[in-house]
Amino acid sequence: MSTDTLLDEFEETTTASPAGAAKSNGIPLPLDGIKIVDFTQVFMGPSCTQLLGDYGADIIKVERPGVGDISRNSFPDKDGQDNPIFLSINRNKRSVSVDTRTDEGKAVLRRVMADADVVVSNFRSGVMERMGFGYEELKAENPRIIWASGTGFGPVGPYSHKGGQDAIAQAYSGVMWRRESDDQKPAIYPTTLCDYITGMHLMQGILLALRTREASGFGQKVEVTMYDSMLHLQMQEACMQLNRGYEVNWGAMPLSGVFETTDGAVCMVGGFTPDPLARISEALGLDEDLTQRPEFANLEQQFKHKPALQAIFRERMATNTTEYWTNQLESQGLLNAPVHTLEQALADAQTEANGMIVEAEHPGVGTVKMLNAPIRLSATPPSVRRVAPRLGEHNVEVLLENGFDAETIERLQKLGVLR
Ligand SMILES: CC(C)(COP(=O)(O)OP(=O)(O)OC[C@H]1O[C@@H](n2cnc3c(N)ncnc32)[C@H](O)[C@@H]1OP(=O)(O)O)[C@@H](O)C(=O)NCCC(=O)NCCSC(=O)C(=O)O
Repeated sequence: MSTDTLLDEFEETTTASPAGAAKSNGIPLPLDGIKIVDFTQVFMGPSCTQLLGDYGADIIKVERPGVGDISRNSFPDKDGQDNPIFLSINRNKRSVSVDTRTDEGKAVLRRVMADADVVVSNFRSGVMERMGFGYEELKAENPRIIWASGTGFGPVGPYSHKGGQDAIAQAYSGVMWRRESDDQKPAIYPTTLCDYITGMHLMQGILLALRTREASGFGQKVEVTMYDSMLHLQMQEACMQLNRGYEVNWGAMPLSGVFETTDGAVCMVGGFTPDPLARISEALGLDEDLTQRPEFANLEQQFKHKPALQAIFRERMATNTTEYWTNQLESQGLLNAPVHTLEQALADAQTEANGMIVEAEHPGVGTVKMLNAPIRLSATPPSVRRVAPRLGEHNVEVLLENGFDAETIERLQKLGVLR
């Protein structure tokens, strides 16, 4: 296929803004003009570059020819199209498929990175260095570059060689051990808690380094790990463990809990209201104020007699609906929530009021619904300008922009370096 044909095809299908032209309300987005070469895959790294793209950065996603990001195929969708998870997390990005095992492929990417602001990856420690794209090498050609890496454990220490994954970090860090009571067995927290938090730390590190570079002119290395992110998540518990020799267990608070109702469940938190037990007694329609009983008279006693106390709450909540009990608790100024399924949460009026669901068109798949970025800036809100790119969709466009001529691009395609 000739370069012209490839370019025509690009123009027909893409809705991408050209690099550096991302605007909202006519105002450039916060990261407009920031060029990011993105070696991330699966979820942790891509969640970082998703947000950077939502706020206007030009994200050039580098993928393995013929294979791409492994998450393209982890949930095969209709007609072999990329799945909605991939399409959403990789929105606002351009894809180049370049073989980094070849000298030509390395040379192509080195040129693309020569004037990049940021290069970001989430391979195992040492992979970027083996490719010839370690910080020192890239810095020699581009002293202002910010080199960011998210790994399981970091480049040093006993686990530095190990692959990182969400559940693995939960297990190593103590998060998986965290339970409400000792009779519960440790289990994987069933959403990608660690991927997302680490991805956000990676994004924050990149923004901090961009700010430093603006002030001082120099770039630097940014490293985050899934392990540190999970430790940091437990800041409160760790402080008590380190300084007092025991953990606090927020799940064990005697006036808080999840209670089944006739049609679902209610979460009640007794901690942020004065005289909580008196108010709970009133909300639950009990014929006495439980605070008057010596065994529930203060927090210490409530902890000691938690099973008896919670049995009373449980018994009452089982007699009426979720809506009834949330109204009752609300009327006493107690923090409360119905326990939603995700389906219920997505259909909730609050989700709509916050503008949390957005849509974009995909040429093969049709309308793709996805979550909006959760950081609201009044003048420059985030935007979804396009869904994820096809593998290598922007090979020609990106290489032309970076000074390669059509002849060279065709030669690289024939060699299989660009596929
Ligand atoms: C996820 C991983 C365990 C996957 O391990 P591996 O599949 O063994 O990949 P590695 O990162 O070790 O190495 C990638 C290899 O791909 C090669 N590679 C990469 N890009 C290219 C291109 N463009 N062309 C040719 N070859 C390439 C690269 O040179 C490496 O080869 P060699 O040089 O020959 O080795 C690891 O990447 C990792 O620990 N990443 C950091 C933590 C992380 O992000 N985990 C996933 C979070 S998501 C998650 O938890 C979840 O979804 O669940």
